[in-house]
Amino acid sequence: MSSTQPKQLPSRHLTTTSGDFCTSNPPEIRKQLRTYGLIPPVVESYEVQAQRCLKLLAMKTTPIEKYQYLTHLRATNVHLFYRLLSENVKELTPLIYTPTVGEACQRWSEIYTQPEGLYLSWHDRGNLRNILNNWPHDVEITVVTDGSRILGLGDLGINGMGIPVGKLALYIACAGIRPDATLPLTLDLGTNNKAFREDPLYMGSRMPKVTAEQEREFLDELMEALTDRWPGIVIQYEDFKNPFPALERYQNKYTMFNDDVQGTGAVIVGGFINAVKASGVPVKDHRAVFLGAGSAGVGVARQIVEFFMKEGLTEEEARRKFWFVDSNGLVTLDRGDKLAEHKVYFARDDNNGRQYQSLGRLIDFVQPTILMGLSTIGGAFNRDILQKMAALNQRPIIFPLSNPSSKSECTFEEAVRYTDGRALFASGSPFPSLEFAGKTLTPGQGNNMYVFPGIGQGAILSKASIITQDMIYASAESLSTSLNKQEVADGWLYPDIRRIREVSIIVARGVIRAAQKNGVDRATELRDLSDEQLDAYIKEHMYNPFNKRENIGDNVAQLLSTTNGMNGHTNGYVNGFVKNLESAHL
Ligand SMILES: NC(=O)C1=CN([C@@H]2O[C@H](COP(=O)(O)OP(=O)(O)OC[C@H]3O[C@@H](n4cnc5c(N)ncnc54)[C@H](O)[C@@H]3O)[C@@H](O)[C@H]2O)C=CC1
Ligand SMILES: CC(=O)C(=O)O
Ligand SMILES: [Mg+2]
Repeated sequence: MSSTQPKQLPSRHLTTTSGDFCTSNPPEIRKQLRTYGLIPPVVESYEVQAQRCLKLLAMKTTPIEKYQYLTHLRATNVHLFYRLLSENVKELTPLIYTPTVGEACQRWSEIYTQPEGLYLSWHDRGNLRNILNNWPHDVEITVVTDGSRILGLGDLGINGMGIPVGKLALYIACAGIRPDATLPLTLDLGTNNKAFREDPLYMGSRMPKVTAEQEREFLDELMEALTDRWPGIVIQYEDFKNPFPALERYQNKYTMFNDDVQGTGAVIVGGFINAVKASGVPVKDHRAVFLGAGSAGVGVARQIVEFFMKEGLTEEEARRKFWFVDSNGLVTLDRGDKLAEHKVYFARDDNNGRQYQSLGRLIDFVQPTILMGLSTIGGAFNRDILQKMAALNQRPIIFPLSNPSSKSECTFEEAVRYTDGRALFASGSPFPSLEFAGKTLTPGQGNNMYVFPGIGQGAILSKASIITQDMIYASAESLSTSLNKQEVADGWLYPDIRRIREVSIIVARGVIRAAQKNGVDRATELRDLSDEQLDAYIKEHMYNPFNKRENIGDNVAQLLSTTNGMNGHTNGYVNGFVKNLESAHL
């Protein structure tokens, strides 16, 4: 190959950067890509590449430096990044997702180096459809946020982009959505974070957040534009602050779901089914206190109501098993403030005029078997609270679910210590295993990452027209059945995160079956498949960074699209490459 022209670099290094400079590319490919000589001479195996990546990662001293390194790796060699992530999911997830993504979002504008998603601003309204044309790929799924409630960290404006980026990385690694089929999307609708508005480095609009009514108009346009540009796209809402009308408004019209309400509800029900079994207490005797009555808290309780009803309770009996505490105390009908609409369903009317402000006093009154935290108040389950739960129950169910770790209502160590190791525990962010009374105890991670990848993949493969409540509930039930014998024997509530790809197949299968039952599947040919055949179908359609074809796919696509003399007549040649490379060491 001779050419005087320099290699034309792809203009769009977004989520699918090819790895043109990958050290595993053999000389033939390097010549075709005109990267020959630009990469050190050795042709490396994945194992050697991974060894270097892990060494480099270990050299970074803070979580945010590790986050930045992994971001760089994803941007420069997407398949290597996802292979590394898939093989080290337990170790790397906390670095690209909660808790580290929390700090990354707080500092997004400060540490920004490259584009990773799409931003749409308030002043772009009326023109959203055109802007979507700038995204260079065919999208199957998007995660969208307006940044107004990022984890438990409050309004972070466009700095919230870390969340769609992180969630979609998990979609790719955990459920095998193709990297180039994902769109991280952040709405720049102003922010009520005054410190950000005054920060010269802040990269969003410096105006207060638009009104709920204005946001609704914007979202109406966005939903139309997204489905017009990519018919069949699955749209996941993430980290929007209440009041939040979008789920009710769009769920029967678009293929969409709200992860914080529905995904969280499903993941907690999934672990909760196992916790109830392990507690030995019959369903009818459970009582739940929830600290936090926001979109996540109420979303979780709503789905537990559904579980209780499947176990034989009436809706009224199930509803009355919940006591909610928000920033004004116990949620009651006679509290004197105007309750947000989503809280009314669970508001108590049997408090005899007493308003409980303190969680401790409410626990004495209710004598709960279950304590859930979705309050954003780190440390709220203190020693006193945990000891009360231990005194009331042989196996108290304690789920501090707020993220990131700094906002967790208690740590695993505290829960173990103050309940004598008897707590049935799951937290939103990960905590390490620990030794207690001669045994290794492993905490559950009640995080929606166990279900949203399977919900999304199930919706994509079944070509669901909408995402029904049955599909969401199916993800919870499927998750609860996904533990293997050893995990069950060890008393785990959730499966080992290292098996997340297997778990996502089980979740996706449940979601597809529910879509079929509800008649919202457009891929009706999947109805005839047995469960084994359906699992095989899902697996076959998952992006697999271990697959050699994936590793060369982008390079070949580059060859086909390159403008320097190779177009058109090179197909046979390139296909020959593919064949040769099947046996090459990549
Ligand atoms: N584990 C998981 O998978 C998930 C965890 N979450 C976490 O749940 C938390 C809440 O999320 P959302 O419900 O969406 O937020 P939200 O803002 O809608 O609700 C927060 C709730 O906490 C209450 N609260 C605030 N201060 C309080 C106090 N001092 N005492 C009692 N209650 C208080 C508020 O009144 C409100 O009801 C966040 O930290 C988020 O990271 C959310 C979704 C998924
Ligand atoms: C996990 C999640 O979605 C949240 O904390 O908001
Ligand atoms: Mg969320």
